[in-house]
Amino acid sequence: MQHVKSEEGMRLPAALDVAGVSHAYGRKQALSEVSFSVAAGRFTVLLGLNGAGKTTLFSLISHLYGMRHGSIRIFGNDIGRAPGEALRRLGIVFQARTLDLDLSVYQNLSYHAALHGIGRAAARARIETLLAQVDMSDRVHDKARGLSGGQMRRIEIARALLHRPPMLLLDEATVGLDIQSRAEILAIIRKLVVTDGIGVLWATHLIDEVGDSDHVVILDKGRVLANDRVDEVVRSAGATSIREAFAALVGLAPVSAGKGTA
Ligand SMILES: Nc1ncnc2c1ncn2[C@@H]1O[C@H](COP(=O)(O)OP(=O)(O)OP(=O)(O)O)[C@@H](O)[C@H]1O
Repeated sequence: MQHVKSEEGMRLPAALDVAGVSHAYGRKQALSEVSFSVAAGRFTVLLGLNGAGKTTLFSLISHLYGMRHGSIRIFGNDIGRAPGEALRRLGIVFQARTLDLDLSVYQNLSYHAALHGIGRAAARARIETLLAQVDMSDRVHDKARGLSGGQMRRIEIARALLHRPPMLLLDEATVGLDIQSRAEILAIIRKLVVTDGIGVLWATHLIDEVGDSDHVVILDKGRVLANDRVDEVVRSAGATSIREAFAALVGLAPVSAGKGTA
């Protein structure tokens, strides 16, 4: 298990530790010996083209799929051996939309709070705080159906945080959103890392979502090709930008800087 040194020099378990994970669908090998970790309170990007294996990895981390090879720990709790302890510390925003469109924002959140065993009064206070954090306080009584894609995503983020998980997974959270909404969602999550100390794994195929001081894990055809700070990945690929480093590592023709996708 990987550990992260705290400022006091104590060794703390990583927020997420993925070690030697492989997964196949029949003969199709989707993940091969994938290992990396996400430090507590840090923003880590999982960058890969469509089909790289990001969703498969998220399905294993969230225990939707059983694990056959390797191990996954969330704050030291093995997802296979202690799923309750592990999942209690995890919030997840899936790629597909998951709000109940016929319920109000408040109902969507309060029903989910009840699933986590959060009492009514505590849920009300928590929902109020979270809606303020995602800048959606004024839509609390609106039906989910009336929200834009970006607004729905904000509610899904609030819902994922109801039980105060110290680790948050987001799978292509900005997919299908316009450039302004994408930037807003990314800013909300980056702020949460700083203000609430949440460890984040942000899966994307959009290279312009990678920040200069992020940690990046590059996944390609089920294999980890890089796992380091962005400047280190750029340096060791002999590149001048993460875009160039990514293209070199996955064998793409370089793409001009103005394009949004990897
Ligand atoms: N249920 C399945 N049955 C067979 N093959 C699958 C299944 N799900 C995914 N795959 C294959 O496994 C590989 C990894 O897919 P996965 O969806 O995890 O990638 P991804 O990085 O999330 O891509 P995307 O962003 O397009 O969802 C791909 O080659 C995909 O075709």
